Amino acid sequence: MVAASPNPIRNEKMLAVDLPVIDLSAPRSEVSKLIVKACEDYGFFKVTNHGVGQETISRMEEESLAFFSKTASEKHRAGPANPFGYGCKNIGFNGDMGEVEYLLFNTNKASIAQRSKTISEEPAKFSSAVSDYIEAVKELACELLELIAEGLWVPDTSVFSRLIRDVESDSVFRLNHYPHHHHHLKATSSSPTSYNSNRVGFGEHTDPQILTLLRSNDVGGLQISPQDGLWVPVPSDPAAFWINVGDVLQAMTNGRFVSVRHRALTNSFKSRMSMAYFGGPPLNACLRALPEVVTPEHPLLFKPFTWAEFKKTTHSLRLGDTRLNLFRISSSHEERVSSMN
Ligand SMILES: C=C1C[C@]23C[C@@]1(O)CC[C@H]2[C@@]12CC[C@H](O)[C@@](C)(C(=O)O1)[C@H]2[C@@H]3C(=O)O
Ligand SMILES: O=C(O)CCC(=O)C(=O)O
Ligand SMILES: [Fe+2]
Repeated sequence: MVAASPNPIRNEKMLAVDLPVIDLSAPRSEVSKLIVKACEDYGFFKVTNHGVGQETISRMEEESLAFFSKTASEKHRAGPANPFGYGCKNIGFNGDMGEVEYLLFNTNKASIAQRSKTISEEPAKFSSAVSDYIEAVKELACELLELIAEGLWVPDTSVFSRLIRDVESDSVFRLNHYPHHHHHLKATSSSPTSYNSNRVGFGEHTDPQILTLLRSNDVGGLQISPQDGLWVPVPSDPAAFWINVGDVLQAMTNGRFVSVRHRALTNSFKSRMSMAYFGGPPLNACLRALPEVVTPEHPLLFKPFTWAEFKKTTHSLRLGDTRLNLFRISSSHEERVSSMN
């Protein structure tokens, strides 16, 4: 760790931290312990030697770049973003905005094939790049979730992975593009910092699902917040995946794991592209803490909920709200009110 320094955005503290990096080719029992530790400490870690083929990644990245390079009116043909499609600056349903444009997909193959018709002149090529990428990252997500169950000494090691293997799984895939914002203009005395400052591309939030697998091109911008007001920059590594614990995994581990708060800033000079797979349960899945993590010392923290209920709550709130607070068993009136702010 190095000394904290001021962040250009609202004087927040920035801290350089060596975030956990886990080599998946190491012995299994070692890997599962390291993953559990990373999920407890940060809800966030990087995996290398992950087994997702470079060709699968490159095809997806090329298709993504080709789409975002189109004109605005061509891209808007693939919109609106809700529930799935192209979105620009608007995030979600409640007025959140960011310097990002994106494509949102349901991970169902038929739905991807249908969407691809408005996205590409070669829809079959686009669709197969997306489906192959999703197939590969879903396998990796299941492998990580089985390692997590082993590390937690849960006898049923597919307790998490079967939720996203289920044909009804409500998983989501997202392609994000954060355009650079350097316009070759000189800074003026009235706006001395607009020349070379970062802007919020995707505001701070936690991911609602079980586990997110995120990768980006070689441009930084992702940050995590292990504590209120403290931000840790995440170095870019196009060869690796960054893994985020989502709200559902926090609830199912009874708060032993934390869903990581994160955000993405734009870069002044280089455009950033990221791709995120959000492994989610079926709508009717009932989500509750595993018996192994509920003890007299660690009593049940969250009421059981279905994914449909949680998703509905999520969509009624703002991007940065702490939705799990609404399901806290000891949730007081004050906590409920503060989670809405
Ligand atoms: C404001 C919102 C956008 C979001 C749904 C939400 O109501 C709150 C969570 C947001 C998020 C974050 C992770 C993923 O990018 C996403 C697709 C998801 O499932 O939850 C987005 C949602 C979105 O952009 O629609
Ligand atoms: O682009 C990124 O690195 C983060 C994107 C993100 O957090 C999201 O899509 O939920
Ligand atoms: Fe996210």
